Amino acid sequence: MADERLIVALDFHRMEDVRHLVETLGDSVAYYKVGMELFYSVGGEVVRWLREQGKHVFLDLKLHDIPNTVAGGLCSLMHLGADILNVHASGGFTMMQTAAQKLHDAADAAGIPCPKLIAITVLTSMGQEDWSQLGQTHTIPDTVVRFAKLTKQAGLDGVVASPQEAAMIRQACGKDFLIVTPGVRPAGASVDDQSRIATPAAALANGATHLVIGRPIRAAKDPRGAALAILKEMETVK
Ligand SMILES: O=C(O)c1cc(=O)[nH]c(=O)n1[C@@H]1O[C@H](COP(=O)(O)O)[C@@H](O)[C@H]1O
Repeated sequence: MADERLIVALDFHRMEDVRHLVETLGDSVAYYKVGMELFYSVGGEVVRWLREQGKHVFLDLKLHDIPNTVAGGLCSLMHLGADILNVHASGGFTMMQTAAQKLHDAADAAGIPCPKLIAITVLTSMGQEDWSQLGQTHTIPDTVVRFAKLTKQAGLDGVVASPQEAAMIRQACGKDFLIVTPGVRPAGASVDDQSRIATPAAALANGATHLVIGRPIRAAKDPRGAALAILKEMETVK
């Protein structure tokens, strides 16, 4: 059985590239992330297709708007059948609480399972320089933990954060909270535009429940070999 802690990011804009990668990875990968590049290009069809292949889907559209608009957007997306949806925690407590409540109510009314709802804390591409330019006075880790606690209080299921903050979030938010970490790079891999990174094993050891990995697999000469090597490293941390 595939390790469902690995979520492979499908940052493509063509459905044929998606089909090719999913077929290449085969049974080794059970969870995929559909982000804005793919969704804006092909729409909800890709979520339905992945579900038909028996895959889990994290639909990563990072909603950020006033409470009523975000809640409405999530309720529309709910019908596509993704397992996880997300919003930006910086939209605030009221936005997150309204979104979570309305999503649960809509799922109950439709008689379908409610997708997990998680919140982005501070993007993993954000380094100290970008952060200071925004005029932020607290450190990135302090802000991530503050956002994670607010996310939990608002009734969401977890957060997206960097693997470097996972241990602090686990301590602050308890054992059942989802901690989804992008910014994961095998030792020696290209960092690309990520900033706060860790290896797959370190991310899991820090308390991440899921690792989102894109280019280290998607852009590898042998994507299946790259995924298998990452899965082997992940096996060392149960
Ligand atoms: O929400 C996300 O998935 C996300 C949040 C974040 O803080 N950082 C981040 O990289 N991501 C996504 O995770 C994926 C990481 O891809 P790679 O950098 O190629 O491994 C991309 O699809 C990003 O959109």
